Amino acid sequence: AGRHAVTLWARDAAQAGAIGAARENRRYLPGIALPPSLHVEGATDPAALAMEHDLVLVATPMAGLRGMLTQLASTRVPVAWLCKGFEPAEGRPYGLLGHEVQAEVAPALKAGVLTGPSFAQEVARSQPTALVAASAHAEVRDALVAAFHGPALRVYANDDLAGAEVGGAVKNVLAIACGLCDGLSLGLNARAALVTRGLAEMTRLGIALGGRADTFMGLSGLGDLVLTATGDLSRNRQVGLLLAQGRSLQDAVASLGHVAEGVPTARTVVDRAARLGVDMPVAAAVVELLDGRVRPIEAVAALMGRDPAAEYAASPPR
Ligand SMILES: NC(=O)c1ccc[n+]([C@@H]2O[C@H](COP(=O)([O-])OP(=O)(O)OC[C@H]3O[C@@H](n4cnc5c(N)ncnc54)[C@H](O)[C@@H]3O)[C@@H](O)[C@H]2O)c1
Ligand SMILES: O=P(O)(O)OC[C@H](O)CO
Repeated sequence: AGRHAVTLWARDAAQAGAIGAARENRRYLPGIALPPSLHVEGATDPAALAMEHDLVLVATPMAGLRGMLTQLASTRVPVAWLCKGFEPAEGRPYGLLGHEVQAEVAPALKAGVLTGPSFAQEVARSQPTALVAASAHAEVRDALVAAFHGPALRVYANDDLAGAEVGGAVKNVLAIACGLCDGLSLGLNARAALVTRGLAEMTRLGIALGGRADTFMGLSGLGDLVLTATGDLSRNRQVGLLLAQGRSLQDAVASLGHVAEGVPTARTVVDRAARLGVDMPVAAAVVELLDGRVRPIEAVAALMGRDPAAEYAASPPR
């Protein structure tokens, strides 16, 4: 906001008024003073507001993306979302990634995602961070880089939107697994194995959904997986740590006070992987745990008890 004229729009006008008056989002980002130049708005129609700006970011959870993109469907400037996950299925055959939601409700938008390893608190404190601007449209990638690239934020462009989105979705599921692993004191070897085999699962699903293998080795894949699986600021990792303490899923999620996208996304990941014939044993174990069908120690035994396998299903290129 120091470099651009920025409006923060909130769906709840009273909440927008409170944030604007306090110059702080006390509920969701306490302790961070909003830049004086940031204008906070709640009353205006977001589609009308979008017409006054060069770029629109949607910063809702996945559950809110469809509604926002529907409202923004006729926007002519680039639109990017920040959410990571699959949309809850809610009556549809299966949950969708952001670009699949957009194709349904706002196909004319020039859109993409801004994603990668980035805890909000650290970004807000201008601590060094690197992100990916992923879109099929060069115009969107360029707009995101021009708006956000700066001394504390490196923004890399990638035209693989599907791959970047799968990375952001699956890493949240794997972070729950790593939280459980650490909460049960299974050891550093176990965590490294989960991260690495989890990356293999993410890559298999991502390629099946149209992503490119190299994207999963980048910031939106491996980068965000390492951050979220090992960083205690992660809400998804916290869910795993709380489950390891014997807390119920409902209790764990409620105590966060923030969204943990990996919880609803885990089921969709396993469902879509099954439809595509993709093997995802770690993600499947997370769903079994979240549904209370197995205890953590049984999930570990099941994963360790699988038959020996080649590290790669097919030999990697030499
Ligand atoms: N917090 C982070 O560090 C971070 C970093 C990168 C990406 N993300 C992603 O951004 C998305 C939002 O995360 P967050 O950290 O802001 O979550 P949060 O739980 O801290 O805040 C969620 C916000 O969305 C609003 N909201 C809830 N449901 C909504 C709906 N249906 N429609 C519109 N708004 C709704 C809430 O009122 C609240 O303001 C998630 O997909 C998350 O994975 C978060
Ligand atoms: O707190 P989490 O687990 O939602 O992770 C936040 C960001 O996605 C990390 O990049």
